[in-house]
Amino acid sequence: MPLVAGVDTSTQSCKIVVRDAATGELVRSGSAKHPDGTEIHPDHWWSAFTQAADAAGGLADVAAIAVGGQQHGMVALDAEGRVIRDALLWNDTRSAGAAEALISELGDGDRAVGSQRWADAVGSVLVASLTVTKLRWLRDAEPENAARVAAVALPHDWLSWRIAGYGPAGDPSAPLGPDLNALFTDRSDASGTGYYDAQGANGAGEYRPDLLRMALGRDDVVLPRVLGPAESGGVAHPSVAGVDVDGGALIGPGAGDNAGAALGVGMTPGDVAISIGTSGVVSAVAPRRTADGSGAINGFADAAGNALMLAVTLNAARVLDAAREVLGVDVDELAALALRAPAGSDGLVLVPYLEGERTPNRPDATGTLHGIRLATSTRPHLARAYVEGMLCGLADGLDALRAQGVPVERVMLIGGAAQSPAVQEIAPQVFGLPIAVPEPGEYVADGAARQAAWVLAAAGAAGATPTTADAGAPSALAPPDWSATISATLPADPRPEIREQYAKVRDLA
Ligand SMILES: Nc1ncnc2c1ncn2[C@@H]1O[C@H](COP(=O)(O)OP(=O)(O)O)[C@@H](O)[C@H]1O
Ligand SMILES: O=C(CO)[C@@H](O)[C@H](O)COP(=O)(O)O
Repeated sequence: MPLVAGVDTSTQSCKIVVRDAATGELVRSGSAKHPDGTEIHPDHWWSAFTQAADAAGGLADVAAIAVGGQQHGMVALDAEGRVIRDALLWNDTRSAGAAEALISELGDGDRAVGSQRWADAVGSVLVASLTVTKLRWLRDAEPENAARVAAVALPHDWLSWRIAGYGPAGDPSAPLGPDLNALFTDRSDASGTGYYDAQGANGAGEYRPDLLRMALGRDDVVLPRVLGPAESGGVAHPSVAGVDVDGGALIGPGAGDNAGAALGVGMTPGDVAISIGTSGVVSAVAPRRTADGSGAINGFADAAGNALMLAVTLNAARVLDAAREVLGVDVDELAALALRAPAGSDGLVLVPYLEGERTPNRPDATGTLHGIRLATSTRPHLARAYVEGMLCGLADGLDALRAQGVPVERVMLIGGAAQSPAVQEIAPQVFGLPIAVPEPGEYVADGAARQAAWVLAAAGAAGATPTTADAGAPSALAPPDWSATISATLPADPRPEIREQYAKVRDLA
């Protein structure tokens, strides 16, 4: 049976899984780290991808590949395919002022009107994470760089383009050169730019050049072609990264990471995923998005033709990393410490806005510890307060999702920090719900692999020439029937006092 590869080019690392296209069985995997920071040169993603491919035993035998990745990052390319400046990532908050300016402009000076108009137009009220705000920032802060922009891509688009053999003129690792028109993306990631309406053009989706122009001052830039869920954007070039199967491996459209995870765990309406990676994400698949003018919920697209509704926090797994740093412990010791303190940590509450915050929109906020007394000045109390505060931020996101009418029938816990025993014990207390934990895995990369298998099936056979016959529409074929194995279902253990004490101090800072 042919093999397929799924890639997750995430904030902290690049992860690759190789799976059997028919059964979904995991054959091998590899990963490599990205540097820290909220701006990064995309060459680091390329180098981590090639290292991860090596660690996964190479990709020479895969028949299709697809890339999921961190959303929203601004990859600005010049006419020669060169990266103009380090990419500004989703968690870079310098464009918060630009977001406010764009909201006001679309609202003719009225913030509330502008917020609703952005939500109606593209599914989301603008915050610093969204690409369109980064383009406005570039126009104002670095006009000489803005003037050179010939194309704007997202992290997964850029990596797919490089795998296809394109890249900066003269770069030996980019034998096909800088053809900007070869860039492609998918609906899920395009829907996070702020200049793509996934429900426009009668549901087919369309770019909004007017909104791009509002941000950048012009719209004469190449935007990646938006592919359908099972459409191939090209083939992997034989001379890059050992992706050298005869005839080339098909490259799938890819996906934003949260849409990738939804495909990876096999989410259907009624399922809610709580992902604790660098970002904290509460997400659900729905037939259509709503337009939440409050800004709590982003109405993006998923990778299979539906909407993906999500609340995203900037402060998730790294809050626990920060607690480990403060306490000088590893992940297991942090969990053990946290579980030695009582629920509610005797009133010690962390409001975890360590990186500012996105939901709620407080880009300049800092974290605050409330309720410090002699009795709560212990290592277990501190460890538990960090875990509870981080989870309370996500519980607010689940409330916001419910407020949009999203059904909540099954809650699943995924992402790196979902493996923490403290998170697994405390999450059912904070959410007050039973929580299903899929077996440990890389669900974004798995979703990308599932998409690659779908693309392969839609193309007819392994090694087939890519087709555009199904452009813009879901294939007649559904994605292969893989889904996550649930390894544990944690019973609900409601401790409302944890959220009550958090709610009392959340807005004081
Ligand atoms: N057992 C654990 N307990 C707490 N945190 C963990 C654990 N395992 C991994 N992490 C954290 O999860 C994060 C990585 O998760 P991941 O979902 O891969 O992030 P991303 O996709 O944003 O790169 C890191 O911050 C890491 O420290
Ligand atoms: O900004 C969002 C979604 O809107 C984040 O979910 C990013 O897509 C980063 O994801 P991770 O690297 O944390 O998985």
